[in-house]
Amino acid sequence: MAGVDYLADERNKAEFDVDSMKIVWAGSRHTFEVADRISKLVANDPAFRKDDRPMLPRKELFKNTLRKAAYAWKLITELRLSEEEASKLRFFVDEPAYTDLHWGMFVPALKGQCTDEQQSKWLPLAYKMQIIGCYAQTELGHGSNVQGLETTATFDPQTDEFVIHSPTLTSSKCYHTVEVLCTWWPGGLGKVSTHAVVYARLITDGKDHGVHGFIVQLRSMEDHKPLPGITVGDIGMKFGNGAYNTMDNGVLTLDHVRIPRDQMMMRVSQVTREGKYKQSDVPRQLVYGTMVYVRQKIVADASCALSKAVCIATRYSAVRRQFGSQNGGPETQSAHYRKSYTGLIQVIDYKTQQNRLFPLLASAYAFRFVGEWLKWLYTDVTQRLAVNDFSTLPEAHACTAGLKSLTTTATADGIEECRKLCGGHGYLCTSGLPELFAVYVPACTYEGDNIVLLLQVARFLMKTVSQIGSGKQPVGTIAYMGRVEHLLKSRCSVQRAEDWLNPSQVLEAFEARAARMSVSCAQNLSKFSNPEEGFAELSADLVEAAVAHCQLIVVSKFLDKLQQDIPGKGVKQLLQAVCGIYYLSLLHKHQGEFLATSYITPKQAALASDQLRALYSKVRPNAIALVDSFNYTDHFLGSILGCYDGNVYPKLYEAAKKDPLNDTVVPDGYHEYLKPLLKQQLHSAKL
Ligand SMILES: CCCCCCCCCCCCCCCCCCCC(=O)SCCNC(=O)CCNC(=O)[C@H](O)C(C)(C)COP(=O)(O)OP(=O)(O)OC[C@H]1O[C@@H](n2cnc3c(N)ncnc32)[C@H](O)[C@@H]1OP(=O)(O)O
Ligand SMILES: Cc1cc2nc3c(=O)[nH]c(=O)nc-3n(C[C@H](O)[C@H](O)[C@H](O)COP(=O)(O)OP(=O)(O)OC[C@H]3O[C@@H](n4cnc5c(N)ncnc54)[C@H](O)[C@@H]3O)c2cc1C
Repeated sequence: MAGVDYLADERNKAEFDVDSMKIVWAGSRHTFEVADRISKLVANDPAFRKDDRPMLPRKELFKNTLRKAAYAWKLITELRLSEEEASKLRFFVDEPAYTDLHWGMFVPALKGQCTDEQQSKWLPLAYKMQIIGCYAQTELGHGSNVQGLETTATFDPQTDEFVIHSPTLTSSKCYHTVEVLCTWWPGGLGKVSTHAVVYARLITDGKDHGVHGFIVQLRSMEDHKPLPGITVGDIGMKFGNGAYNTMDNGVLTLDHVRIPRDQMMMRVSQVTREGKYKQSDVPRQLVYGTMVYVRQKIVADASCALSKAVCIATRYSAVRRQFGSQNGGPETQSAHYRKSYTGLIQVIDYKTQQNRLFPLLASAYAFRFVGEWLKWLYTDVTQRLAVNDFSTLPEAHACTAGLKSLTTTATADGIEECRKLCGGHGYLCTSGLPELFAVYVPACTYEGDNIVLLLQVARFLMKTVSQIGSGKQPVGTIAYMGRVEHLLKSRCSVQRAEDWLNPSQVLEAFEARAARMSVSCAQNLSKFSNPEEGFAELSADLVEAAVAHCQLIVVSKFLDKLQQDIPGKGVKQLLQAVCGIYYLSLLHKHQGEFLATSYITPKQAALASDQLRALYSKVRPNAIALVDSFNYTDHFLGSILGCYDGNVYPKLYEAAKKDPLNDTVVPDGYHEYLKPLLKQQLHSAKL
């Protein structure tokens, strides 16, 4: 039945212009056109096949990734793709690779932390991939605690070099049972990178100046062998088949490795020929700048991963039918449910399915828009830093850290929920969901453990609360704290379910909840004589306050988006409904906090739930069109359940037939292990 669109009826129900929504999702017509062209280029090229990934042994898998990355680079250079097109190409190839770290962290670290002179030496090499780099910060014993890193870079004035050294157990106070406290985890380090940005404690003249970045060559440019003093390798298999195992996360020890002085990244601070340590006029925290950049990227990426899972689960929920009656006979469920021509109920029509699926669909849109805004914030802070305005750096750090935490946690949980929404078939690798989960879930840990990052947000909030009344007016995402007196007193004025569609009412509810939770934490903290002790004791509450603040940011940026001119028939109306689902489902989930802070009453919470159900009904006929608006190719989705034409069952059957286990009718191992067993049972049965 090739060519039949099993979701055509669903597509015909759409009440908005899908092509216009595609542009809203992409961000602009230009971005849409680039993404559309490049995604088709990748999808139509068999070299980028990826359906075999879960089945490949690690070595083969990794070699295949190297092949794809090299082929992608060939296309990029031969087709003279722009930077934007090249990064879209890597995105649609959809396979974690050393290139993510080279382009995503190594190059940004060079740009952000090297002087102009250093950049003019290293960047051209990196841009042409004549060197390949990674970001080597985390050690076996220290990941979150960057200040605790133990690798040292000691200046040797005799030779004008730094001596980079990984500490051994004997030189460390640590009582780990491992022999060497090495660098551990960096992607691209294990087998590929020729260079690394290594973070180490800078020591000059016996004085420890804390953690700084250094450019270290790891492997020979002739034969790729590690240079003297360097031991490097892969850290082994990670969670899931295929998944993140295409990446060579690595282990590195540096045994008194010498690098020239000018390979310390010297934008933030410098070491002179005489060995004098000098700090520029910029805050030390800029050493962490690459992390701010990548966290912002990870927020944008969350909407991609979540939308992928939601697209699969939504299409499949419209295809899948359970209960109802096949031949017009007695029904097993109430007539309330919409029936298809077969008389069976599409599982997407179950309110429980909608209650699990539609908030995730709404989150994908919400994260898209907050990601756009965060990109703007990052660009803004970068421009300010260039003219020595550091005033917005703490907010940029709090926003990138908090939103990275919020969006990756919700996305990882959301992907797993989508798997369950697809019932048994969701557990098949061909659904695409197991691999998507396995590849995505470490985002909750890398680039800062999500709890550790929320604690950073909490510190920022407590600092803000402590400054209330000092005359320093909070601005940006924290401006609402300037109205804290009002927010502590005010009460929600909602009287009817529809009142929950009023943006200013919604905003105040989220602001009041966030402000009250922060103020309550600050009051409790003030009871401790030692603030650090208090912070540790109250950290679980502080994390909840940080989440409330971050959710407020996402809600407010979605509402801001709706204030813009959004062209296209019905597009804005649909986005208003989607936004309503986002904030009302949060309100429902965190009802306890909204009630406990006494901003809303139980009656108002019930009205919010009524409105939420009404919005589910509004979105239901548009659900397929809303996920079509992501404009994902079947190649990118990598899922039989989510395929565009909805022709799921024959495809599942065909894929099963192609499984290597079905190459023979009688399995390998029958003669050794099954036949003797069965024979023996036959004998005992005869006895
Ligand atoms: C590779 C990305 C590709 C991108 C392009 C592709 C797009 C798709 C993206 C996703 C695709 C998947 C790619 C996967 C790649 C995986 C990459 C993973 C890489 C890593 O994991 S690298 C290692 C990252 N490590 C961490 O994040 C460690 C976490 N720890 C920290 O960040 C800090 O150490 C911590 C916890 C913030 C420090 O706390 P603390 O000890 O309290 O702080 P300090 O004393 O050091 O500093 C205090 C002071 O500084 C402020 N601060 C802290 N951090 C920052 C910052 N980043 N910027 C600005 N300011 C900062 C802090 O608020 C304090 O300020 P005060 O005013 O209060 O003093
Ligand atoms: C797939 C993957 C790729 C990575 N790639 C890179 C890379 O390219 N380069 C690189 O340098 N690193 C990389 N990392 C390392 C990564 O950045 C760290 O694993 C991450 O920062 C978390 O640090 P950790 O492992 O030390 O966790 P830990 O800090 O040991 O966390 C363990 C537990 O302790 C809790 N915890 C820790 N500190 C606190 C605290 N102060 N208060 C409350 N709870 C706390 C955490 O919440 C967590 O539950 C990668 C990691 C992964 C999984």
